[in-house]
Amino acid sequence: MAPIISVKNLRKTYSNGFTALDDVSLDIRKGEILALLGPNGAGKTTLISIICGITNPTDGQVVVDGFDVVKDFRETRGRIGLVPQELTTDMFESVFNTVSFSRGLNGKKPNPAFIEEILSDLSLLDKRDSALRELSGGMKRRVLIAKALSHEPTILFLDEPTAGVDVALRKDMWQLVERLRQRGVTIILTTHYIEEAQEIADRVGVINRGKLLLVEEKDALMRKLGKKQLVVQLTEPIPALPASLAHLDLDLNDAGNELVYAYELGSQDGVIARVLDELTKAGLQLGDLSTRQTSLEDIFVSLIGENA
Ligand SMILES: Nc1ncnc2c1ncn2[C@@H]1O[C@H](COP(=O)(O)OP(=O)(O)OP(=O)(O)O)[C@@H](O)[C@H]1O
Repeated sequence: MAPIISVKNLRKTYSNGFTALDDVSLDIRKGEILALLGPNGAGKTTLISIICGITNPTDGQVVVDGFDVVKDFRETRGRIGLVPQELTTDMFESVFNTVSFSRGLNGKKPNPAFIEEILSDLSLLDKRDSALRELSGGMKRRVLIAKALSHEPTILFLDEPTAGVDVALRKDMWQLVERLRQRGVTIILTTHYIEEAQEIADRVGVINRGKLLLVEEKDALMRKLGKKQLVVQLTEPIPALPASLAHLDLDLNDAGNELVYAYELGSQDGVIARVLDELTKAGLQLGDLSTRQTSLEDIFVSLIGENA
């Protein structure tokens, strides 16, 4: 299937000479949820702004549903909803009018029933006549999403959708994203919460210093780069690792009472039994055992570290 968004060799150098995107190429599949991860200043917002036609690229091309984002701006913009980080609308306007106005701005005929449906989906219907300034931060965030959905886009960009919101609203947002995906909307989100990507994304892209380091299926990434750790408490502390265990990838803590053995997620069965057997043969007194798995966060931190 042809990608819904195709980004080719994109470069953005701002007027001050700073290169925020350096040869970024990326295909986004119809109906997927793609999470873009990256530290502050990595270039995520710049990439989104170019795809949404807000910023022009210095070089390269973006095609959305067969249309060029620069040459066919109206075609591409009509297909895209963008949820920015902050609300910049008239704070005295009502929720309903704000969302309705957004629809009009995107060239769609008024459709009060549709706007009410969006407000209802976002639990904003009882606030339809409230002025924006009367809303809580979480509700304002929902209005941003309502505005972005007002012209029935098939692609939705969410820039840091849950930054600074409480846990309950974050979970609500995740459910909403899932419902939109079920309706066939393609969703691209940027996030600092790696847990968020781990929870809802199909694929994960990592950007650092203007370069796209990787784009992968989340599950494949976890399998490929994820590691497991076996943690063994020693009932009798030891001053150093016995020489007979030097061939194993073992870490002894400073107190000499905890050993950590790291192994690949795809390791053959029996690896733990073999290691425990060697530890016992080396005369160690084993106490509690536990295993833990590296998270997407560990993988992200080590990727960014390697490319710092
Ligand atoms: N108009 C501009 N002129 C010059 N430099 C800019 C401009 N806009 C952004 N930059 C720089 O480009 C880099 C990328 O910024 P961008 O906002 O795309 O990053 P980001 O990944 O979205 O970061 P954050 O997570 O902090 O939002 C930053 O170093 C930023 O300072």
